[in-house]
Amino acid sequence: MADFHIDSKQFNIIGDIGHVRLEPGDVIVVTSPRQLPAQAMNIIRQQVGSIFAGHKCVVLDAGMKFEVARPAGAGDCHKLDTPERVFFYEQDFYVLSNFSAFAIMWKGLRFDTSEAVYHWEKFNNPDPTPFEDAVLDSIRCAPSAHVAFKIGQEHKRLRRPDWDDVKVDVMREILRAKADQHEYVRRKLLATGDRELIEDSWRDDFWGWGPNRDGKNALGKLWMEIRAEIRAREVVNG
Ligand SMILES: Nc1nc(O)c(N)c(N[C@@H]2O[C@H](COP(=O)(O)O)[C@@H](O)[C@H]2O)n1
Repeated sequence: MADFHIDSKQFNIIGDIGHVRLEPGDVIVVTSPRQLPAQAMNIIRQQVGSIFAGHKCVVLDAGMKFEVARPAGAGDCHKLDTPERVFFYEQDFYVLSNFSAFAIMWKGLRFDTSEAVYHWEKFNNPDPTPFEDAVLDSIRCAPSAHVAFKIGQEHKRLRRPDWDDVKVDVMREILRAKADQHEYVRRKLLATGDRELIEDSWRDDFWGWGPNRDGKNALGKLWMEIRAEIRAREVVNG
């Protein structure tokens, strides 16, 4: 283990970090807010490498982050991504994500995901213009949850004006529909027992717990509400 004291003048990207303790094999990950030319990345790598002698440095280019990645040890393999490896596989409770592929019948229409329903509702008004109609259709027929999300973001200015006041209630109804229409979703939800449910989003501090893990976690709270409702129903129905 080695301690490094950092003089903010020495390297201005990490000016807010004064002291870092590193284990052998730790890798320094520097993330810049925008795309950097290869030459700039090399300079950063060299500078950071000279500050943290003996530790590899990887430079990425989205968001602003400084972190230490520790290689996973034996028996410790299901961990966060490392600079060398990105792990992809749905985790056990992926069903609770709005991006998971559980189709929903909603107001007589079929949607591939709860995400698409949610964004569709943003623009669902009693008297849509032809353009709004086209936006609604493109969200309903979006080839992925991600595309539905993007369309929702791109047309933000056309959202129903009271959207922020109603979005939690709308989401609650959508999640109820998802649980009602999919036995597997209900089973997985009940399998969470009494554990806290958290949308592990590192960027959304309203629906998820956000970058500092202190966000509202509105999606997790709604799922906990629905879990309690399903349990109460089961008690009544035996
Ligand atoms: N799994 C997943 N991947 C993403 O990229 C996401 N953004 C989310 N979060 C969902 O995004 C929706 C947020 O929409 P608004 O910001 O309210 O327009 C919401 O459905 C989150 O659960 N999830």
